[in-house]
Amino acid sequence: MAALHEDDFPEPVGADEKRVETIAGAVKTILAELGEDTAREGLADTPTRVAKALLYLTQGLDQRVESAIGNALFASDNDEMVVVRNIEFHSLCEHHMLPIIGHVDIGYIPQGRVLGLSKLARIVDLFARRLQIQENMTQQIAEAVEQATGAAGVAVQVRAAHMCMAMRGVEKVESETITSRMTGQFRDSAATRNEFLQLVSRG
Ligand SMILES: Nc1nc2c(ncn2[C@@H]2O[C@H](COP(=O)(O)OP(=O)(O)OP(=O)(O)O)[C@@H](O)[C@H]2O)c(=O)[nH]1
Ligand SMILES: [Zn+2]
Repeated sequence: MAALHEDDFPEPVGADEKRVETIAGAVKTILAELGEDTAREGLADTPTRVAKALLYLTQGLDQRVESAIGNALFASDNDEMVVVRNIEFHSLCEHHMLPIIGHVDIGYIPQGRVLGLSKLARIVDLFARRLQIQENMTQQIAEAVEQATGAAGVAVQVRAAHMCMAMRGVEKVESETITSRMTGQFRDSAATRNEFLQLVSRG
């Protein structure tokens, strides 16, 4: 009887591996169509790498805000503005699947409870790691913070460079896109809004 080899017991292909395989197949087709020799050594593992990278960069699609926050909501009487500024993010634009790279500033006015500070960054990542347009991402972050905290107001400002505007198309490398979403007290009171904008302004 022939000796058994580990290949006789292939690992069951899990859902994630199946997705990697399918995406890698599509990437290989793209490489070939670009005129590349997909058999050359440097490209041997590229389809799989690209597949894994794309799944990583879009993992926010499978994540829920509630899980990202966990139990990190704390009772607090503090009703002063809380601001976390300069939260870096990387996303992909939904039109070209090219990177959007920038920073998010978040402010909110607590109303009985505050959110663990790192959770604001987790909320940013959750909405950045998917195919996006900047305006929608800005709004989604604000809504998530508002729902999680029950705040009296939320302010979100996003400043970003779009590689689809820099590396191709109009090729404006220096341009920066700024979007914002203000709710509650930030929307109603110019003084509150200005306080936030002053706190997050650079310099
Ligand atoms: N509003 C908005 N537009 C975006 C964002 N990311 C990319 N875009 C734009 O989406 C638009 C797509 O326009 P199309 O004319 O369909 O595509 P295109 O021919 O590649 O456009 P050009 O980039 O002008 O060459 C472009 O103007 C992009 O700059 C975003 O986050 N928000
Ligand atoms: Zn784009």
